Amino acid sequence: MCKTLLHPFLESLPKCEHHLHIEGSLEPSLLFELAAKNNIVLPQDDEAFESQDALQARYKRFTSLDDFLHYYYIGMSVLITPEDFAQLAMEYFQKAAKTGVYHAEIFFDPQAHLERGVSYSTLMEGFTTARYRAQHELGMTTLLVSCFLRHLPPTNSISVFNQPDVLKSYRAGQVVGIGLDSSEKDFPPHLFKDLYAMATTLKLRRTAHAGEEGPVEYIRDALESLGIDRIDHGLHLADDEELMALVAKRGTLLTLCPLSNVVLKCVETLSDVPIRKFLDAGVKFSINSDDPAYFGGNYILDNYCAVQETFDLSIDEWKTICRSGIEGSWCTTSRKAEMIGVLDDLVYNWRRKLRVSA
Ligand SMILES: Nc1ncnc2[nH]cnc12
Ligand SMILES: [Zn+2]
Repeated sequence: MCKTLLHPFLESLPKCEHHLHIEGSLEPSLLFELAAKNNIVLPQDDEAFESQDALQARYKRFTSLDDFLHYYYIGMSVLITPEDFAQLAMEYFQKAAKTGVYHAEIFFDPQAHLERGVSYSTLMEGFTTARYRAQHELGMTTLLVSCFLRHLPPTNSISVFNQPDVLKSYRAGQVVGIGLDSSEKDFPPHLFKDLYAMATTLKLRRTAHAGEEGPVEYIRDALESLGIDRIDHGLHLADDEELMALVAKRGTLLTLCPLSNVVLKCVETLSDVPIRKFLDAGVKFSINSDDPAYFGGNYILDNYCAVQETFDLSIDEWKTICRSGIEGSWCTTSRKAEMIGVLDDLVYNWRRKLRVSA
């Protein structure tokens, strides 16, 4: 089958995005615009910040997760007011809606903002405005997931988790769950066991980055120590057949980010992402964009298309992927049913179309 033939189908699929760091959707144009507006001086000893083109060129040469994170944390320093956070999130929601995202669960990094003096209420105010607009202007449902930074001491994550305004955002349902991100190597999941135990007590959803740059043992550790409902990346799960079978049996969703893995040199080429292995083993996964503004402006549909070009999947395999994403989402049952209805109709029509043209 012609690989590009399915691109309009991929575009129409009712997609759920589960792995998108909202700070990673800060395009260089907005970064420079907000730096000027907020009088933020970008590093003068790094020529990457001399122009948008220079910055974009630097983004093409990431050598590792940590090399990328260096730019990611500098980039977010331009976000100061609630309006900045609202603009950032709204620009992402608009791009996502255009490429068929029906539902987005977005990560944000509260510690990275609190550390530089931006209050939690500033973030919440901005995100709430954008989420309201996404629902009313784009018909898109959205949820917030608060990620904790594993390169900071676990005690810091616990004190932020317990701040009264943070607890209030959980109780009010503004934030539905927690995640764990940033540098992975040397920061095994069990260091955050106490944080996740508190999240469990509050009945929050739990996910964690594991097996992106770190070994498959970190995936086992995250499952055993943190009681996670989802695994972010989970690229290295394919290194352990037994654990892979267990994850498939449990139905735990991996949130894969194929183009991110290539850009951050976690794999050499897209064909090294174990998409085929996961499908054959019955491991559920969704496909996501991670930090699209840092990865060549490749958003979710670009990831779907790149996967199709590399793996030549069938309509039924895409149905499986899309359905796993819908079922693994943290939205309401009725929203899931709506998306499954759209998916079933789309697949029915495309099967007929391909049969007629065969
Ligand atoms: N890909 C990634 N891995 C870990 N932490 C991150 N923070 C933003 N993007 C990330
Ligand atoms: Zn990520």
